[in-house]
Amino acid sequence: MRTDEEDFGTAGATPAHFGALKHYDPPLGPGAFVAVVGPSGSGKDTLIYRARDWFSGRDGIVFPRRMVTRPPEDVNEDHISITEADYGRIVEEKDAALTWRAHGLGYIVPSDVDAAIKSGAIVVANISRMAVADVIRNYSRAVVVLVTAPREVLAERLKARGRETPEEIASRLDRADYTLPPAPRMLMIDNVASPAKSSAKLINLIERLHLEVETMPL
Ligand SMILES: Nc1ncnc2c1ncn2[C@@H]1O[C@H](COP(=O)(O)OP(=O)(O)OP(=O)(O)O)[C@@H](O)[C@H]1O
Ligand SMILES: O=P(O)(O)OC[C@H]1O[C@H](OP(=O)(O)O)[C@H](O)[C@@H]1O
Repeated sequence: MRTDEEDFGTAGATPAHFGALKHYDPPLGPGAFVAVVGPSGSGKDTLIYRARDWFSGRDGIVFPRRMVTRPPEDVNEDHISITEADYGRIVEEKDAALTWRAHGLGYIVPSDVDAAIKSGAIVVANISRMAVADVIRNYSRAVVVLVTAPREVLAERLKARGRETPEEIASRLDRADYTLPPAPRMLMIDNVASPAKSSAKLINLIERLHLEVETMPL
C-alpha cells in the first residue's frame, strides 16, 4: 500500500502542492461534490462521460474540465492542457478548488467549481484518492464514488488504451490498492459489467442528489 508521503516523493511534489488550497469553515454548500475515484483503468472517465452525455443541457449538473500538465493531443480525456509553470502559478495564487500530483503530472480542478457548489449545483469530477479528505472537509454534501475492477482487468484495459508505456502501466497498477480515507457517503461501482450498466448507477446517484439539494436544505 502506498502513502501520500511516498507519492510526494515519487511525484516530486510537496504538501504545499497537494490537496485543497483553501479550507472552508463551514464547508461549502448547498450543492454536492461527487468525487469519482479509483485505480487507473477502472473506468472513471468512461462513466463520467456517459453521465455527462445523459445530463447534457440540464442546468445545475456540472462536469468540470480538469487542467492537467499533459499534452493537449491526449484524446482519452477532455482536459485543459497546462504547463508546469501554469500549474505552479495557480497553486501559488491558490486559484483552484483542488490540486494534486500523480504519475509525474499536476492536476487542477478549477476554482469556479466552488461558485457552482454555492449555487446548488451537483459537481462531478474524476479526482485522486489523495484528494478525497479535502473534498470531505470542504464540501457539505461530499459523496465519494469508488470505481473498481480486478487488477488483471485494469492491466488489460490500460494496455489496450495504449496511452502509457509498460513501465508507466506497472507504476499505475502499483497504486491499485491505495487506501481511501473514511467517507461518510460512498457508492461503490464494480465496473466489470457494461459501461451502460455501471454508468446508470452514477446517473441515478446524481439524480438523487439533485433532488436532495432541491428538497432538503442543509
Ligand atoms: N465497463 C467497461 N468494460 C470494458 N471496458 C471499459 C469499461 N469501462 C472502461 N473501459 C475501458 O477501459 C479503459 C480505461 O477507462 P478510463 O480511461 O475511463 O479509466 P480511468 O479510471 O478514467 O483511468 P485513469 O485513471 O487512468 O484516467 C478505456 O479504454 C475504456 O474504454
Ligand atoms: O491513483 P490516484 O491518486 O487515486 O489517482 C491519480 C490520478 O490518476 C488518474 O489520472 P489520469 O486520469 O490517468 O491522468 C486519476 O484521474 C487521478 O487524477
